[in-house]
Amino acid sequence: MTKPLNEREIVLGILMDVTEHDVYSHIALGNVLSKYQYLDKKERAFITRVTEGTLEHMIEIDYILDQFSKVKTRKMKPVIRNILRSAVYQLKYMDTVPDSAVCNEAVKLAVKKGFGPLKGFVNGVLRSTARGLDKVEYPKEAVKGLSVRYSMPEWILGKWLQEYNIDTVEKILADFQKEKPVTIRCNTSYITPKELEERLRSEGVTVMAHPYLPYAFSITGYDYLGELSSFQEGLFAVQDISSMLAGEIASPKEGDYIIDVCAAPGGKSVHLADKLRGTGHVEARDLTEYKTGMIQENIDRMRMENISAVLQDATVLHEASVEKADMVIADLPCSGLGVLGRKTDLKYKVTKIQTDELAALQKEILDTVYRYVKPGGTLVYSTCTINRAENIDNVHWFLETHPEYALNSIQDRVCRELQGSVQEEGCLQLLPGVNDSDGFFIARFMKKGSSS
Ligand SMILES: C[S@@+](CC[C@H](N)C(=O)[O-])C[C@H]1O[C@@H](n2cnc3c(N)ncnc32)[C@H](O)[C@@H]1O
Repeated sequence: MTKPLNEREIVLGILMDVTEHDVYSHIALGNVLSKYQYLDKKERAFITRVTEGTLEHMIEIDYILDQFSKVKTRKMKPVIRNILRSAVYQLKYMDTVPDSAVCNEAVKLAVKKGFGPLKGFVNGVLRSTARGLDKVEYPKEAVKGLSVRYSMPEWILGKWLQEYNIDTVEKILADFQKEKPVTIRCNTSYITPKELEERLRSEGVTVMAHPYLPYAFSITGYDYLGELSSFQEGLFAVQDISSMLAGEIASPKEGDYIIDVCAAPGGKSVHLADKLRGTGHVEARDLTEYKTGMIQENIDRMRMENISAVLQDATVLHEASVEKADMVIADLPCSGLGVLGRKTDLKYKVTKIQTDELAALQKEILDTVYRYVKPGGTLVYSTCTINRAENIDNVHWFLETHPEYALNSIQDRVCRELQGSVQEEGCLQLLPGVNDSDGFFIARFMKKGSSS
């Protein structure tokens, strides 16, 4: 019996959605994997790898194609362009697939999609590419060269090169292309880190302690996380170490009332509820019911009781919250330039205008929610970006606009390995490739005065 769709056709469908219809790759891929459940593990792995790899290396792939095709990639028909892209990814990055199979399958797919007259073109371009791949010369000019080698848009590189030296930028770029283990946070309200480690090992998972926090682990060797009983029982949360560090730097006192103004899906809120050890309360707010629903699911799975999910727009002042919170967490919407390694297509979608607009939105939210902090209370600001305008520049703006706040030293709240990444005593800028984490920024402010 022939299968209704083969893996390469499925990959093409996802690439079309992502590149032509602005769908995010993790959504397109997730939809496909749940729709075609009849596929076996190997086929699913092939679809995931070719889709993510093609998107990850797309600038480089287009550059390679342009060396071998008279019609430049930007002028090709979208279906043909995407068939060729995924084929070049397989030729360059997948030794297990023979070149002849890559070319033949691409030609068959072009014909199946109604492009029979172009089968000679597809075959010719791919066979020349397969023969000449090792001899492709990359651009000599620094920015263009980095852009092609690491498939990073030039405007992002230009921005980073103004803010970091070229060695650091190259470390960041190389780190984005590395595969990384999943990191998890132990739910210490229900299990100790040592017990969790043993439990995971008994479920066949490979567990490694993370150097930055005693309750964080890197895990590999499992098939589907959701099937682990330890996950279903809420004994751990999947979270990058950088997000856990936001909770660690916040480190509330037992009994504190915390407002997390942009909380979905609830990673940091639930961590803070765990840190309160069943005391106090975390109000986890977000903009839509869909988002508060995500927070609630997280609360339920992690079995936390001192936390609630609340619908509230962070740009609108909530009068009843003024000077009520011991701590406000502002983990704000941002450009995400620190997590480009996890969100392969974000780098092609985010624009300079959007990053500027996000820096303005962050100011607007901070300028609203700072009012909720009690005198003597704490405000923690964080983003998952490495863009200065959204990070340290916003800190300076905030301190100038709100002189009743000062940065609060975080040096005794982060481990020895991270001391070099502390800025101005109260901020932490994490960089992929420099630190063992995503790119992330955290600032801790104290409001002057006394809470009593
Ligand atoms: C970086 S994410 C928060 C991640 C979360 N703190 C965690 O650790 O799981 C930013 C969140 O801000 C929310 N958001 C964006 N605009 C908002 C607004 N005006 N008011 C409240 N939430 C908003 C988004 O829905 C998104 O969930």
